[in-house]
Amino acid sequence: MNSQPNSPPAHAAPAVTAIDLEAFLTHQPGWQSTAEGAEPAIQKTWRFADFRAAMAFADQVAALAERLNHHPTLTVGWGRCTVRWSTHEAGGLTARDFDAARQTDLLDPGPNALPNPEGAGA
Ligand SMILES: C[C@H](O)[C@H](O)[C@H]1CNC2=NC(N)=NC(=O)C2=N1
Repeated sequence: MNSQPNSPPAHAAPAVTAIDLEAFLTHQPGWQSTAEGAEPAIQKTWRFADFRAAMAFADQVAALAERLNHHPTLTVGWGRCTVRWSTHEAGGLTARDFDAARQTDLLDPGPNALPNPEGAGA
């Protein structure tokens, strides 16, 4: 008899509480809570001088995602890149998303990044 509970899948992470989410949003500027479809997510938009600068940042986020084996939804438009994190296998937010968001904030958006005129996270 296997007394050991099945080990969680590699991608498993604890779901977060509403308190965790509030704390994250309070301490990590620019992020917003959203629902990607029915899946709760966190997102932040970076602004850039043009499309290529937005794409270059998206490519940095893609490299981060590969390192983490945790992948965002990226929406790239002229002069903007929105990064949205949620954990598909959990159907919502886990600690992996908060960690990935913190690591996204550490990326250098480059010389063509612009301040976000709509303030945090729009
Ligand atoms: C097999 C692989 O580890 C899984 O598909 C990973 C890949 N990247 C992922 N990214 C995100 N955001 N959620 C996941 O559940 C997830 N699962």
